[in-house]
Amino acid sequence: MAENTVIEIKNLTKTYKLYNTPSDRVKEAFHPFRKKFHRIFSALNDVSFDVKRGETLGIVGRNGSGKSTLLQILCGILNPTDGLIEVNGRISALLELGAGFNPEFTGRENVFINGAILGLTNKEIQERFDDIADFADIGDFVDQPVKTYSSGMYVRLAFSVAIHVNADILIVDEALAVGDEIFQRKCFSRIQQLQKEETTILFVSHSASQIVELCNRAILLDQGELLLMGTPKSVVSEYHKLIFSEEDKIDSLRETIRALNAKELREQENYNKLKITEQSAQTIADEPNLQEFYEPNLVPKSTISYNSRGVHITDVQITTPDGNLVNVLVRRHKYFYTYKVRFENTAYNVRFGMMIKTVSGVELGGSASSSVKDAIPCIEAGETVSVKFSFKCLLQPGVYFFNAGALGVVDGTEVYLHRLIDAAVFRVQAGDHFLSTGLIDFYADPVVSVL
Ligand SMILES: Nc1ncnc2c1ncn2[C@@H]1O[C@H](COP(=O)(O)OP(=O)(O)OP(=O)(O)O)[C@@H](O)[C@H]1O
Repeated sequence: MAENTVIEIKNLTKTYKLYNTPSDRVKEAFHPFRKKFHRIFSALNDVSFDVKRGETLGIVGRNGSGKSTLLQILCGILNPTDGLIEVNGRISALLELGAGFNPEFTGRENVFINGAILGLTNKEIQERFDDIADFADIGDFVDQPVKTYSSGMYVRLAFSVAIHVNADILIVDEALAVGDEIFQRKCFSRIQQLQKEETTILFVSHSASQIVELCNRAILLDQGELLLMGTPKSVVSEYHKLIFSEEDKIDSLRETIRALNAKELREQENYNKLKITEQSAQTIADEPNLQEFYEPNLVPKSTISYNSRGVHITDVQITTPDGNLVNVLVRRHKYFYTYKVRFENTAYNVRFGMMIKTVSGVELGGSASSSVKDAIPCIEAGETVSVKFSFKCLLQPGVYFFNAGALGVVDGTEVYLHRLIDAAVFRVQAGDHFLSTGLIDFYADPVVSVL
């Protein structure tokens, strides 16, 4: 294993024998001619990848794709059927809710048992107990049996133990989906602190923004196969295509994703980002008056179109209130984000949406054309609709992307009729009086007086 590699997985396979009925298992065991009554099911199929020290690897995949199996093998809970797995360092895992704690024991007792399992001495756990209890913030419940806890309290305590044992590798499986936003925020800032301390983290989540925000790299598992390894943004967008794909198109989509060489993809993305940054620097220097304008080379290279159900979003534009086409904007000016939607099929309960995201895919804010109950009842086949969102550019200098979506109700459920990810890109210029920091311009204009 290379010096800075902490996890190396080669051709990992986990298969299960599936029997149609329990009696088939017995028949097979006692059959005089060893007749087989099972079929083989691969929960993981020939998976290979490695993880470097200090890296945060996101793991995404549809339900049943093999994520938990992979993590359980990593933690030594399951044995692989085939393949090699090498782990260099101590693992602290927060696997599915319900595992780990004994429900009959109190929170305090469980902390001590869990800490010991994770390799801490009694004295070390004693020293850390107050920090663990403080972080979990479950008050006097810490001395109550765990079976009396809500799922939120349980995960708070389990997460708190997992992050206080100073492991080299932290594995978090969907745990953060439980619990309120305030606690989630606390967990994220703790994870960010662990990242600074070079802890290696494996992070399973169904949340695209969590994967994009926290991870350096991500893998996409599907039907036990590692379909793609690449930047979080590229992996998440392929994952979304899989989730939203119609059933009969899944196989060809899997083939397309398989064909994507993760390395090439990564290089391509870096190249695109670089190009945008270079243009940005140059144009800002050439444009001292800070007027909005249109830069023909500033076009999205990552546009993904999916879910078209006979509905097509076209002519995506950003314009000034005077109707001029622009993509290099000025802070605090007002603009319109517009697109047209052509309906080849009649659609019902139709709404439209938009979303602004950063280069790394963090969703900054979006809007819909109406609430669900005020959706347009019917748009006939053959009609074209113009959609216009006004917005104020309250963003700091940088490059941002727009999504566009048309929604309608099909078989009683609201679905995307068409969706464009990264439909448009725009840049916000830096000005001479640029004082604020972060992503959002909160109009935080300073007033300082000597008293
Ligand atoms: N003991 C078992 N016997 C047979 N099949 C199993 C067993 N354990 C898991 N599987 C199957 O292996 C596949 C992968 O399961 P796994 O729990 O790893 O998926 P997952 O990606 O974690 O799913 P989820 O997101 O729903 O938690 C699933 O189809 C599951 O039904």
